[in-house]
Amino acid sequence: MDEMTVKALAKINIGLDVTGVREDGYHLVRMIMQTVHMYDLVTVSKSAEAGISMTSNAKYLPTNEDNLCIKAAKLLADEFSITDGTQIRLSKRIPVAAGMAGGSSDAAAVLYGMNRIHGLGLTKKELMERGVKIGADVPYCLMRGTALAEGIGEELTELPQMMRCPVLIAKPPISVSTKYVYEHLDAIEDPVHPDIDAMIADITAGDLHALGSHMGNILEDVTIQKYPVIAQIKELMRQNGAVVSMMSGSGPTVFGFFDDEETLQRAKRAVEASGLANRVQCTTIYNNRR
Ligand SMILES: C[C@](O)(CO)[C@H](O)COP(=O)(O)OP(=O)(O)OC[C@H]1O[C@@H](n2ccc(N)nc2=O)[C@H](O)[C@@H]1O
Ligand SMILES: Nc1ncnc2c1ncn2[C@@H]1O[C@H](COP(=O)(O)OP(=O)(O)OP(=O)(O)O)[C@@H](O)[C@H]1O
Repeated sequence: MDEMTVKALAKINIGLDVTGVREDGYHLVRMIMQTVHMYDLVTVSKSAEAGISMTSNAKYLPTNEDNLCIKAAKLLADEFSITDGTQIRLSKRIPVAAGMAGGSSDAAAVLYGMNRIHGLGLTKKELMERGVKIGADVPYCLMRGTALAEGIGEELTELPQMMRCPVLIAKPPISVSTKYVYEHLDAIEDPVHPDIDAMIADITAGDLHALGSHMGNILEDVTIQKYPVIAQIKELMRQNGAVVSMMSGSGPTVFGFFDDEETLQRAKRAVEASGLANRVQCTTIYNNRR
């Protein structure tokens, strides 16, 4: 096989707690991760010409070593002294710097695709060990589905599949730096810790409303302090029938879970009409693992 196209799926954090800080400044987390059916397409091909190169439909993204796709390819090419060339084509659809792990998922897709086309024979676990060197969310992007993430996000435990429900995604027209958000969390007094164990019990019981009542993201207050529009979008979704609405990751994307498609569509129209978000999209929970 000389070429492979891989779906790089986006994630949302349905629960995010921080329990400590490592000596290197990285935060220890307890998060519940969930894949949603929104994806970039990453095509990885082998070429006779040595070296790594990429093209992308997103003109605003770098195509040099600052792109996580190139970082991922280089990591494997160096370690395994790959002499064939690697070409990457990225078709970007996940909002960038949005809290949906778009870049991390692209990197995961490159690791997965290169392992196949160059016949490296690495297991999923071995790919994950390399993935964390690129970003804390990369190992999870290799795994997918419903998972508990601990450590800095790389210690993963599979959870029972989250119930399928309609999901609304809305991103305000701002970019948020993950580093900024984690750093500023340290200055918040008595942050509210979500009950991750209660959430796991709700997922196991398949009770969406109970899950909604326990969901929380400790990073929300930091990002909302800087960008109050996030709180406005959350509120608008709630007023329009969302079971729960929350910020994903370090933000600024807000997602809402709904009981039915009709309510979801009503909320979508309300968010669009408000002009608070530049990307408003319906999606679903995606549970297939790699
Ligand atoms: C916010 C989340 O997306 C939630 O899933 C992740 O925790 C962040 O994952 P990520 O973007 O893959 O993170 P990285 O690219 O490894 O790190 C970006 C920056 O976030 C901070 N960071 C990240 C992960 C973590 N557990 N603690 C941190 O403090 C670090 O300052 C780091 O410089
Ligand atoms: N392939 C890529 N796709 C998106 N962003 C990339 C990529 N490669 C590098 N980047 C850079 O990484 C930064 C973060 O992008 P990304 O979309 O992964 O953020 P995010 O959704 O906030 O991720 P997370 O949820 O993991 O914090 C952007 O500023 C972007 O310039």
